[in-house]
Amino acid sequence: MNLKLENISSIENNTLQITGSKSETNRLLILQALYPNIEIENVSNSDDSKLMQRALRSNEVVIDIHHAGTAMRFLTAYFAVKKGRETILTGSKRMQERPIKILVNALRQLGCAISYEKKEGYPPIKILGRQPISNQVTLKANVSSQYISALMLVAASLPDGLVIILNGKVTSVPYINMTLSLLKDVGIAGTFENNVITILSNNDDLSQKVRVESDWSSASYFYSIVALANINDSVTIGSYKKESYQGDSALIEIYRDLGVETSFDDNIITLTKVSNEIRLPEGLDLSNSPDIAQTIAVTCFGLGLRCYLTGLHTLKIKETDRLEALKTEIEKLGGSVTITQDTLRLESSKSIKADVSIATYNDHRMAMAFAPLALRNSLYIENADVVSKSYPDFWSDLKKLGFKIL
Ligand SMILES: O=C(O)C1=C[C@@H](OP(=O)(O)O)[C@@H](O)[C@H](O)C1
Ligand SMILES: C=C(OP(=O)(O)O)C(=O)O
Repeated sequence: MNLKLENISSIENNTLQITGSKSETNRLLILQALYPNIEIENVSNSDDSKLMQRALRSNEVVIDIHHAGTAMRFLTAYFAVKKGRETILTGSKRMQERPIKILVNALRQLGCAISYEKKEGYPPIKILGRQPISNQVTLKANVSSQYISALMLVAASLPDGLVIILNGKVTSVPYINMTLSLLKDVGIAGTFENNVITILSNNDDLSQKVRVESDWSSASYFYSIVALANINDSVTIGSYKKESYQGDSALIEIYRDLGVETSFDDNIITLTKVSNEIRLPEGLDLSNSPDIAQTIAVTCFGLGLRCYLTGLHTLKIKETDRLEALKTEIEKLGGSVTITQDTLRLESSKSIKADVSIATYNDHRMAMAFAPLALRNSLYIENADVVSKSYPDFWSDLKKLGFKIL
């Protein structure tokens, strides 16, 4: 499905209910599989969460988790410690290019039996579930925090809990803290101090009810829309918490510099365009919130603002190489972008070409990040249904704001 977004000059103020965080949901689904009396409210309707639910219900040997990174990593740890279960975990073509060796090696240290079905270091993998023989593991922490969260999620179900020692600079730290916070919410004790995570074993019949906060990464597209809208334009979205577990709530501070003010009314937030005096800090470090890098780069492009984003080393191994994809698509629109392994520099530009067709590379965030540019010029979004990976209602929500989508 290719969509045309007509140029619009303003938005209609409206209130939207955003689906639950896919990161929180996919953690809680693993915990619920281990402790069946846990209750989850506001479950994400994302494909990635549906795939996770389906995988956890499945009795098949082969489980295909398509593009869902968290499902791939969390289920690897889950099935590895499930005694007697044989599983082959596979995924999309891109998933077969996303590395998993660090997690597999960590699980092997615990005595788990995992082998590669095709390329060493990548899915598909064959897992023979076993009870671990050790309660301590060491792994590299600078490639993906998902490997670490995966181990943390199964840790309390092991007879002696787990001590996880992290090597090197830890990336995407808020996601590790999110895992720890959710473990605590369901009644599991743990600490994360000086690169050592300790999770205590827990065999109780945990039965807490946990409410998933709405997805902050999905909120980023509304921050971008409001930043590109007119003074006093606003969008109201729910349900969000002032003290979020999601690192992407850094949007509040980042977009304040781009003229957007956030106000809380209980758990509903209103984003309002308050200023045209805009400037991002030089060298904005996004290593704690990699998923909003595309949104911010495209907002700056739409505002004609230069920006220099750093800490982007994980972007190359996500749904696509997001650095290459951003450069290619922004340059099609007339922008100028320089990338390295972990940075992106965008030059300021005065105009945006009309009717450019944006390729999305099977990456939901490419589609959603470029859509707000309809406030500057008409454009096409290719394979627009990719948004369902995290936010199936994205296009219908945009229509509620007055976007003209054909
Ligand atoms: O744990 C999670 O829920 C996630 C962690 C991040 O990945 P990395 O730790 O690989 O950067 C993030 O990009 C991803 O969308 C979700
Ligand atoms: C990187 C992402 O997801 P995952 O790694 O879980 O596929 C994302 O949602 O932007």
